[in-house]
Amino acid sequence: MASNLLKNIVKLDTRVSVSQNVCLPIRCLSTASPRVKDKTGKNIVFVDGVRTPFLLSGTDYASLMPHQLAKEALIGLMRKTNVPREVVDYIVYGTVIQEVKTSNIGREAALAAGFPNSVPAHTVTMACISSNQGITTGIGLIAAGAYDVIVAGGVEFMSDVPIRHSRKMRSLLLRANKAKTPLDKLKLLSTFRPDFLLPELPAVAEFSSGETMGFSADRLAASFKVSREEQDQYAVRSHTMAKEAQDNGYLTDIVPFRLPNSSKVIEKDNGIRVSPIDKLAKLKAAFVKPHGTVTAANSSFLTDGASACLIMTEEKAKQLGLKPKLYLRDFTYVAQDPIDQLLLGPTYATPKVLEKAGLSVNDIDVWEVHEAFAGQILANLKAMDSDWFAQKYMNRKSKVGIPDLSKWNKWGGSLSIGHPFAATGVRLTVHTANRLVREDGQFGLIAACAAGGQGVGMIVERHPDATAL
Ligand SMILES: CC(=O)SCCNC(=O)CCNC(=O)[C@H](O)C(C)(C)COP(=O)(O)OP(=O)(O)OC[C@H]1O[C@@H](n2cnc3c(N)ncnc32)[C@H](O)[C@@H]1OP(=O)(O)O
Repeated sequence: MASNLLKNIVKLDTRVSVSQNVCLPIRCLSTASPRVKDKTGKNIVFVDGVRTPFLLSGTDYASLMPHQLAKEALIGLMRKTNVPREVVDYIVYGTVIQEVKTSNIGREAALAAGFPNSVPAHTVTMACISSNQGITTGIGLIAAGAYDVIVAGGVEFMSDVPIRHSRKMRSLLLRANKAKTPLDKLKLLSTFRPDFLLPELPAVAEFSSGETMGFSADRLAASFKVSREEQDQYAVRSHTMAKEAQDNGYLTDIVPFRLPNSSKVIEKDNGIRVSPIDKLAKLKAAFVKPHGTVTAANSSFLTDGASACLIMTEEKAKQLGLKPKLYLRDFTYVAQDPIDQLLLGPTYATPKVLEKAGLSVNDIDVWEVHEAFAGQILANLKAMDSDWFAQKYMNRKSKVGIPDLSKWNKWGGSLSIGHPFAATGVRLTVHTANRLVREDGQFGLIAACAAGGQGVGMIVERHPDATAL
């Protein structure tokens, strides 16, 4: 079964073209008897979402600070939805690798984007699912009756990450700061050793195990017997589909970014790169050297980017004359072993959120699943297709089953579009929304894995008013 699955993915490279699926909404969506009942009493809707172009780190955004990217996403959102900033009650914003000068980056970005001082903002972090957490925290705040209108989003800026002095150097500097006399300072300085100067570089790694995400993905691929060729084929599929979506003008969630003090306007993602499979086959292992199968081309790349979205009660959207794109129907978070199951969040979250919503795999018209690594996606698909895995690890009687891969990440994914960690959740949600309109679907499922062995699943439903892209 698993090998059939992988053959299907390979076939998709040539068989499925996103351009074959251009269709305006024809399905009559009725709210009279919704299949998934509203649980909040508020019918919470996703009005729209935007993002800056996602760029390879170290390219055009390299001299910025992260709150500047977040600011642009917030400005772009308010411009696109035409909602006055004063209407927003609260902002929940995600980031993973924190810029120390702007620790509550949600607040700094909001102020820079011209939100009134009176709009509170807080920053959340949940690794790669931080902006999913922003959205679902917003759902909670609305459901609790605290607020009606929330902005959620996230930013990641890998072009400049905090590099710390060594612990010994930090300790010396802190003690020197407190030393009362020049003699005390001199005594401290005499304890200095050259190795104190070795910096602490941040790594995209698990704190509990010390293992990088890439290393873990390589081990995961090996344990699910996902071959290098299968990973490379999946990577080519992702880049090919993203390129088609880009060329067809489907990536309308992007708001152009004019670089400060420059006339240069960034309008497109710059990591999409369709390469021949034999070129990918020549790349060396990036993490498990020399024999690993995860390479630079079948991994998501280090990315700079920001996203933002607007959610509110349906009643408020009506009052404001807005046409929301989605109902935010249900969600769940999962957590498992951060060593051997670090990147299996979608496998765990999918059946749980489907059951919560009373849906099955076959009810889902649009799948948007975070592609951390091709090997991680293929391992998840194999796990989802395995009764043995479901029984042994998930305490379930049988497997969840394989999604229809012709509905899977059809505009590419994090491998090709990029993965600015905390911004990805909103990108997944807005792509789901826009695909549901173009592909005339009703339900979408969003799933992602995250550091810490955590994951998210979200069920969304196309709103009957969702026509505009
Ligand atoms: C829950 C989660 O999301 S976990 C995931 C978290 N994210 C991560 O862990 C990030 C993982 N990615 C990375 O760390 C980095 O992108 C790496 C280590 C994989 C690669 O980094 P780098 O080595 O700097 O990549 P770089 O862009 O230089 O590419 C290396 C080579 O591959 C080539 N390459 C990269 N992508 C492609 C492609 N799509 N097609 C063909 N060649 C490619 C490059 O041209 C380069 O070739 P060269 O050495 O001949 O110049």
